[in-house]
Amino acid sequence: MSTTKKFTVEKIDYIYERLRTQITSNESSITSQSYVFFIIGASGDLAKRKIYPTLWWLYRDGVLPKNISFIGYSRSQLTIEQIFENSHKYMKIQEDEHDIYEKFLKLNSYISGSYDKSEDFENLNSKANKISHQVNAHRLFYLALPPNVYESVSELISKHCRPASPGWLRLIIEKPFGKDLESSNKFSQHLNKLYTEEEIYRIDHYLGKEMVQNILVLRFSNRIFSRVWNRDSIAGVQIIFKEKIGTHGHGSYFDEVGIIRDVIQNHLMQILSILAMEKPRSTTGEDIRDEKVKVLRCIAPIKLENVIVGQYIDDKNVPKDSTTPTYAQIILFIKNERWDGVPFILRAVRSKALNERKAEIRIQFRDVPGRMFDEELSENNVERTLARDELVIRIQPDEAIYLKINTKRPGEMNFSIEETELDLTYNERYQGVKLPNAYERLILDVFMGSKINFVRSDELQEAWRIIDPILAEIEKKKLQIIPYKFGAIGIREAFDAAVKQGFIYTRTYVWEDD
Ligand SMILES: NC(=O)C1=CN([C@@H]2O[C@H](COP(=O)(O)OP(=O)(O)OC[C@H]3O[C@@H](n4cnc5c(N)ncnc54)[C@H](OP(=O)(O)O)[C@@H]3O)[C@@H](O)[C@H]2O)C=CC1
Ligand SMILES: O=C1O[C@H](COP(=O)(O)O)[C@@H](O)[C@H](O)[C@H]1O
Repeated sequence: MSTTKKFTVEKIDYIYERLRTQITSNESSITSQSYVFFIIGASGDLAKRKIYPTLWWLYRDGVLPKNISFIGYSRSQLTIEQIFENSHKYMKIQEDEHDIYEKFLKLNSYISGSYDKSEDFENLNSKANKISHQVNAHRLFYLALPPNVYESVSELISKHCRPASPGWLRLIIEKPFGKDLESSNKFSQHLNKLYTEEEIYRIDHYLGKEMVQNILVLRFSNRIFSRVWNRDSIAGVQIIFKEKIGTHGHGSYFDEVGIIRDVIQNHLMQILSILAMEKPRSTTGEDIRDEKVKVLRCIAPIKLENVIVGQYIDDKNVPKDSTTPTYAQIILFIKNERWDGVPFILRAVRSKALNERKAEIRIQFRDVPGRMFDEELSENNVERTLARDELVIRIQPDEAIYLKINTKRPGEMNFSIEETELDLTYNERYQGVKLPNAYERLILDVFMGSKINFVRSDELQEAWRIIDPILAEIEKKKLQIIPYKFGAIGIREAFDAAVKQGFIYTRTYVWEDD
């Protein structure tokens, strides 16, 4: 036990020491160079729940540059103390962290101003120069804003808030990146007039999650997987997102967006592209993103029969005749040599009505040819076949990788077979190791100028190309929206569609009918 503990403590220090080293070695002048991190939309929900807490943890853990200041900006007349009060409960400050928290607070300030007036951004610029004592401080802008103000804000930042040379500017933009292919392209064109692609960081926080980042390592550093990662061995892939919360009174927002735009077009498509891409030449530069785009380009147009949409709404802000899905299952096919004929099932649901919160990937392998164990499998004259192997990557909650396999039931004299798992559950294997959360990693990536985990405009364009026709059909009411009940385990039609594509649910799975 004590050995595990020692290992754990060293591991934590090791993770943060590595981060510190990576950051400082990336820029030799990091100690003298000033940085300003702007949170635009500082009064909002994302800033309160994610961005301010993340900045605090990064500062506390000593992984941010020394000369840094943080400036919050939004229209509300607030003080920085009020902003911090709102964020306090998400920051999880420990007893012995009060001194360092006070230091962090002193580095923060707040300025209020509009999102569309030049003079307000000129004012922001001059205040930033004063606060950082440098006109050439590196500047990072996090747009934690609703998309209706992205255009004006990005224009005014580029016009009025660029640092003097050699300071650089990096613009972090939150999804949604448009609401369809056309609006997304239009926004990309707008950005391209104002910024170089190098300056733009489109954030998809799923790319910062431990297990999503692990896919690359799992696939390309294990011979055992790389040899079978194809249509010859894999029968089907499921990428599943379930959220056990409703629309939280944001029903009118969600009614415009829906689960396909909110989760499938971005998070699940990103996971799919990493799971299915060819091996990148290296982990540097654009190699990974190049491969992601290539595989997205191979995705065939989705047939309507492969889309199931459902709805569970208990929010008075959503109109009664809404056609916005809170549940969607899309089955798509990748037309290339590796994947032809393999169904990729993307399923997402956001509703209080479901039974659990989960994000996971299930890779189901083909049946073993030849049936030498049939006799052992049949019990009480009930015939059954060997269960398929399945590799499960659980993204959340409780990160884990487990491989479902068949094994001989221990101690039996014959070849009695049972299913079991080779199990790498993180909180058991890596006890007490604190994993940086997605926003911590991604914000650090921006500091380091690493774009691997951000969405490039051509990836975005491809994801919209795939999803857009489905959204159009839903809007034309060509797809039946299936209602589901509180506490349901899913939608039977979606389950049936997956089975029709050859996905086999284990015998332990029993469908609970109404
Ligand atoms: N919240 C979350 O967990 C997540 C959010 N996102 C994305 O991050 C961005 C910000 O999200 P979130 O913080 O929830 O958004 P909010 O609705 O909280 O908006 C942020 C701030 O923008 C200003 N604002 C709100 N509505 C408008 C409007 N119609 N016109 C102009 N300004 C407005 C408000 O500040 P003020 O009035 O003071 O100017 C508000 O505090 C969005 O693009 C969202 O899609 C992405 C993933 C998760
Ligand atoms: O981007 C989004 O993701 C969250 C889910 O994120 P998670 O890290 O908690 O899994 C989702 O609630 C939100 O609707 C969506 O916009």
